[in-house]
Amino acid sequence: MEPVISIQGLNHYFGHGHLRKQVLFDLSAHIDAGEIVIMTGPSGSGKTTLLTLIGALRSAQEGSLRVLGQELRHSTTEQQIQIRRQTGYIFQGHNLLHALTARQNVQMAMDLQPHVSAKQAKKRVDEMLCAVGLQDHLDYYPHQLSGGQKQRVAIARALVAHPKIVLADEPTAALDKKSGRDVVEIMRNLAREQGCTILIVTHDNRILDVADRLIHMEDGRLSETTLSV
Ligand SMILES: Nc1ncnc2c1ncn2[C@@H]1O[C@H](COP(=O)(O)OP(=O)(O)OP(=O)(O)O)[C@@H](O)[C@H]1O
Repeated sequence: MEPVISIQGLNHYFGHGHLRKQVLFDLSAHIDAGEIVIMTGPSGSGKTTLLTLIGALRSAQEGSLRVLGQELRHSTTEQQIQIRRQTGYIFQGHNLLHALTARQNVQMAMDLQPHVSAKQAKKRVDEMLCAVGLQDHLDYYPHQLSGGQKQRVAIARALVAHPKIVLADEPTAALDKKSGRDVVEIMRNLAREQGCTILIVTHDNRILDVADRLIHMEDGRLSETTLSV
């Protein structure tokens, strides 16, 4: 079976002309269906850049990047949208809309799913918020929720449409030890139930043990590391 994410000889550059700077160097990696992979590495090493490339949020420039069987280099906007529809994103700062309740924020991810009826979508939203322990906060606005609760809303939103891939950038940043632990456990359990592939970027050593595999980025280069936690 083809890996869900397959990277071969991937390079990436920012800027143009004499300001052009290479930030990713000849990356190669494969991530299989259902795997939970954690990527570590110092600030500025290129982790977020790689995550946004995999999530079809920026265009691959050189080498090969195949996601869900689709080559993303030279891909069309429509092909990129197809990948985004099958991906759940949990990025720093939650990105929740402040004018919307927890329910409405999660509902937004269902609005992108044309084949699910409104009634079914509503049911899935409530079930997912219950699964992350927010059954008593369905109609709360972000400012009425704690950091950990907001992060749970973001997780519910990322997972509600049953994505094949979840990309999480520092999902536990700014959370205390217990809330951080809780959110990764929730992600892991829901991912196991839904069989999706998870790639988490983190500086948080306390959550490394949820991974099946660790990869390390240093100065734009990837290496595999052994689990020693
Ligand atoms: N839009 C951009 N334009 C120019 N350079 C950029 C851009 N985005 C990132 N970079 C540069 O690319 C390199 C990699 O950045 P990236 O954000 O991927 O690192 P990171 O490992 O995710 O860092 P952090 O852990 O601090 O989030 C850095 O040198 C950064 O300054």
